[in-house]
Amino acid sequence: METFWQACLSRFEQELTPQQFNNWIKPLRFVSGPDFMRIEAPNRFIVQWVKDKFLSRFEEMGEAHFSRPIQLSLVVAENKEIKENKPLPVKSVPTPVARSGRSEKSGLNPSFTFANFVTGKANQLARAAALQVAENPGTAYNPLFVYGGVGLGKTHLIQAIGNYVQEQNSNAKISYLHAERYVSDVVRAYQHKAFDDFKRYYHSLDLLLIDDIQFFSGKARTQEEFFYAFNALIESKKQVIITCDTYPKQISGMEDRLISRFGWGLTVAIEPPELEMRVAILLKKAEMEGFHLDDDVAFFIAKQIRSNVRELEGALKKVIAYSRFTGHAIGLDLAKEALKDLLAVQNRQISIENIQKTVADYYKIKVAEMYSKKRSRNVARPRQVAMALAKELTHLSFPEIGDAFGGRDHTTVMYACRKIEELKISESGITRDISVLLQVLRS
Ligand SMILES: Nc1ncnc2c1ncn2[C@@H]1O[C@H](COP(=O)(O)OP(=O)(O)OP(=O)(O)O)[C@@H](O)[C@H]1O
Repeated sequence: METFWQACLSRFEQELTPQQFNNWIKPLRFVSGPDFMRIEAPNRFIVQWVKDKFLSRFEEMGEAHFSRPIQLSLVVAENKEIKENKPLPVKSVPTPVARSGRSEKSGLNPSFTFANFVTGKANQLARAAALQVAENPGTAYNPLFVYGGVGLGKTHLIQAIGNYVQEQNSNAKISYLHAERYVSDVVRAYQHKAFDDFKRYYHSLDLLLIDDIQFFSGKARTQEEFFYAFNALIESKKQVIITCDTYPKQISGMEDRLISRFGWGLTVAIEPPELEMRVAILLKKAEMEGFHLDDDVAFFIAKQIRSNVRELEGALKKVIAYSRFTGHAIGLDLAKEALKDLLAVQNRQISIENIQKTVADYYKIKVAEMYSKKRSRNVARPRQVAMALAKELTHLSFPEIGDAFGGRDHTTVMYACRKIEELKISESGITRDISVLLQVLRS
């Protein structure tokens, strides 16, 4: 059963974007008994979404795996712990995917360089620190810890360091890997009783880049091994670079001794890019693709797509593909046409009542509590989330939103929006909640 579930997870991981995978598949838990198999999800949104979009795919995989048709039920989990993305015990960590020639390969993508990393207020500190580290690996800041929201360029920036170091010293032993890959390696070492090889490899690197370290959360054995590797590397002045979706102290399920070590060097944030920077990124990406974008087109796209750079790139790719397909040069009209569907979904009017109901359902509170005067945290935080979503998804002003939430003052709404923006950077749970809610509201 476990192998079936792990096979499903790896298949979905390959087929979906990381965001889709993290939002919809990762929070699921598979439970089976002698005569039943079921998937449990943390809330009914995920149940509904998975039912609509992925259940038949799960069943197909089941049929292929067990060589007979299977039926899976999908239910809301009683136990809320799965919402927290609790780790699996070491023995049931996903079977590692075979990796060829890892020791020779750095895992770096050569196209992630400093030269094509656009700098602005949102990332200038992170970029400056990254460059320092690239020029003085092991001695400038060790470790370098880069954190920020989804798709904001963390991977790009740390790989730029790796590529730079490799260019300066082709003998440098560099390894870039996603945290999940490290977890897989620990499991494999565990299965094959090969911790000596594991240690030999990781402790001998000149530069270790670990992406999305929040995936270590709760995985005790992985954390222990990483602790040894980290100490060995730092002691011998080898560079360690880490990315995370949140500030070290906010990572849940991580040992204190690791959290404190993450802060030994330098911790820098990457913020969401402001409008001008989004425009600059679009111009750069278009140029790299051999296309010219007029400023009005770049501004148009950048004003529509505000969430993250990956989505910005996706929109640009759509425009370029449309231009290739129709044989017309890229102009404002062509961009509007190419992004018609995307924008229709995004701009569809969403009512404040819908937002309140959806958020209340999601956090399992009563809709009436959206308007009530209650200030306990389990009600106040969902209310703030709903206010922030109302500001993002409707054209209502702060006072209008305040009115819709039981006649609250506009400053309360402004505070809520600011608070949620701050939490998005410091609390991965909120980022995930909002990402799920946005997808549900826009679907
Ligand atoms: N400042 C930038 N200049 C140019 N390209 C950028 C910039 N920031 C992000 N990108 C591009 O956006 C895409 C997403 O970036 P990246 O994968 O580095 O994000 P991330 O923060 O690591 O995301 P995740 O949290 O999902 O791992 C990449 O193609 C990257 O090249």
